[in-house]
Amino acid sequence: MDIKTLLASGALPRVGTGYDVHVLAEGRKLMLCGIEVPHERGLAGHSDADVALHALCDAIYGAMAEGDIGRHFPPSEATWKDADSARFLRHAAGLVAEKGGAIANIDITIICERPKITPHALAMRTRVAGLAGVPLDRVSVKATTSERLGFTGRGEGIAAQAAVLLLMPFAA
Ligand SMILES: Nc1ccn([C@@H]2O[C@H](COP(=O)(O)O)[C@@H](O)[C@H]2O)c(=O)n1
Ligand SMILES: C[C@@]1(CO)OP(=O)(O)OP(=O)(O)OC[C@H]1O
Repeated sequence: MDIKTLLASGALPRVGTGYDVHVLAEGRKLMLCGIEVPHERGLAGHSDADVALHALCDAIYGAMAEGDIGRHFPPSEATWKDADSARFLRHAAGLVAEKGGAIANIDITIICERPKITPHALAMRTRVAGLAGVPLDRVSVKATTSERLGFTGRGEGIAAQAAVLLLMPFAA
């Protein structure tokens, strides 16, 4: 349903947050927010390891109290080996729509020293907006370093966090 109709019908705002980490490894593509980012290493995982989309999916599932990405797409299942994480986001956003709700806005933060995210932020926002069915001006992608501290600071991995606001019909 569209946001204006949901607001007029007294929908319940539901917030969700997500966090994920993946290890940087040789010989992997770096997928972030559904696009390939040129870099000398990529993220390792059972799927394509798109840490930003995984954090976003968890935020959406969390807002609906629908568990987490591992409940919907268990890492133990061979089906998800090297899977395109776009599929996971389509599923999470589809569940919101199925329940008669809508995503009001998305805010993603990627935590790494390198690569620089800002040059890719518009392409990432555009991709996430398309996958989640949310207008571009309601999708934010930003980045921060951890001032060279910790695993992200040493370039061992990339972390991402996400927040979403859903507007959902009251269940009862
Ligand atoms: N991987 C990154 C990290 C940061 N940025 C941009 O740099 C700004 C400053 O980062 P600090 O961690 O020093 O606060 C940050 O606000 C981003 O605009 C980036 O593009 N990619
Ligand atoms: C989506 C899954 C599927 O294997 O992707 P992974 O690459 O294993 O990534 P992770 O964020 O560790 O856990 C979520 C998994 O359910």
